[in-house]
Amino acid sequence: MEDIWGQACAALETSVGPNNFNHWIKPLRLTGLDGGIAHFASPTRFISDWVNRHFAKDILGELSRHGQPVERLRFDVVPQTAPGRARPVAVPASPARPVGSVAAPATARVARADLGAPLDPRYTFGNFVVGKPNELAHAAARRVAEGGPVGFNPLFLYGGVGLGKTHLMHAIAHDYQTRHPMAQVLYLSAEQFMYRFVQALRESTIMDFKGMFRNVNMLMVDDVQFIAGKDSTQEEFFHTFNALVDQGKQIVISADRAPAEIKGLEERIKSRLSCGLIVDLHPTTYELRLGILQSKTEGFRAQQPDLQIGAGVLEFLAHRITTNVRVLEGALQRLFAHASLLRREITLEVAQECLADILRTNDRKISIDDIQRRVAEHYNIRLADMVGPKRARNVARPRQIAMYLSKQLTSRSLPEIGRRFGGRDHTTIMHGIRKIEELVIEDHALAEDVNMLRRLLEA
Ligand SMILES: Nc1ncnc2c1ncn2[C@@H]1O[C@H](COP(=O)(O)OP(=O)(O)OP(=O)(O)O)[C@@H](O)[C@H]1O
Repeated sequence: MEDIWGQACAALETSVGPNNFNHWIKPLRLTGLDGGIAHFASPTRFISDWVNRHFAKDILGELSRHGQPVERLRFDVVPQTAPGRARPVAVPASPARPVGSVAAPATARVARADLGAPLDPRYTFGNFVVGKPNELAHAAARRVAEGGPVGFNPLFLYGGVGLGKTHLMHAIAHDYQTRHPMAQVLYLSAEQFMYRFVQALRESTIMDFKGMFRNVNMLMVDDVQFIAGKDSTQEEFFHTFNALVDQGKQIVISADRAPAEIKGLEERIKSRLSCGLIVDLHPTTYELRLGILQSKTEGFRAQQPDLQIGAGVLEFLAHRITTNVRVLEGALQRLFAHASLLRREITLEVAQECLADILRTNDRKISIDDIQRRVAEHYNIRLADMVGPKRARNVARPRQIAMYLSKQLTSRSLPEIGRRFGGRDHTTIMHGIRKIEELVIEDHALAEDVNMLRRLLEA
């Protein structure tokens, strides 16, 4: 049976693509083949439902090609053991140790919970839903979590608010820790890094601080944009980064924008960060939002099996709440709390009533089209000039203002903004945004124009 499944898997990886295969089919275990039925153990109901809906034909075809004919698939949900919290990083048992020394194996496992940030056990690869906007980030994260020579160091994940950067980082830590139980993973926010550094300076324990950070197998720093403009912290971060890369240790970084776009970050750090793989998590699509809603609903259902959700409710939410996944998740939580307190089925009407405020806010979302139209009207230029090639200042400057406002008021990435401005390269957009960032400081009239446009758009 193992052979049959192994051969079927090899063919399925090609036919459904490695991403789909890894996410949906690989977690399944073939447990039996009898009477034309293939029995599988699946870690979640969501995975089995998804596989049934999308890949049943492929699986039936491949199993029949490689063994006896199979007509149906049956799934039993057999949850995997949840990964535990990541082991806190090694610290010496005694308050001080000689300069440059490395913790001995016996002391290496001494836990000091206050060094890194705790990992959320819910943030695993198993419940990270993959779609076009995040598939590259997910694949890179998976690869890093496997360990071994990865070929890109650091992995730099960036994207707008609530798109899953932290979730992916925690998932890497859980998975890596499970595969390498003896390894030291340190996950913390850039703010915590600064806090630890300042504390070490204050308490004259800077050599311990250096030793602890240089002693990990994997360092993960979330929201690195926080250290921009903080000179001594950047200096220490730079040296920590170099020391770990020199030792072949993996680094994973996240930020709300690409390294080159982080104002106030030293050039040498930007250049180091750019040496690895930089991956953008794009804003969600309808399909991804629906997948996430289905996955989260599955989780709620596991706790409240009698929860009733009317047809079309999840589709409605995926259509209407497009800001970010955190808002989507919050909406779903509120809906379920409401339903369970009032013991009501969640119908479309209930959803509309219960989420009226969230839906209203989301509807006020500003689009790049709105921005281009408003700016073109204000400066009395043609809308076509927003996407056209004209370089004259009376056209180029308003276009740059529109680029700047698009970055500020929407969650679009630079490449996406570039596409909406006549297919311009993201570096051109970045240049335009920088120009306006400089001008709003020196040129009061322009700053007032920009502020007024922003207020009009947000009204
Ligand atoms: N693809 C996904 N599948 C499942 N859940 C997701 C996905 N993307 C985001 N989420 C969920 O959305 C919430 C917000 O995600 P997360 O905190 O990782 O975002 P973030 O990009 O780090 O945001 P911020 O920039 O605000 O720190 C989390 O609860 C996370 O589990």
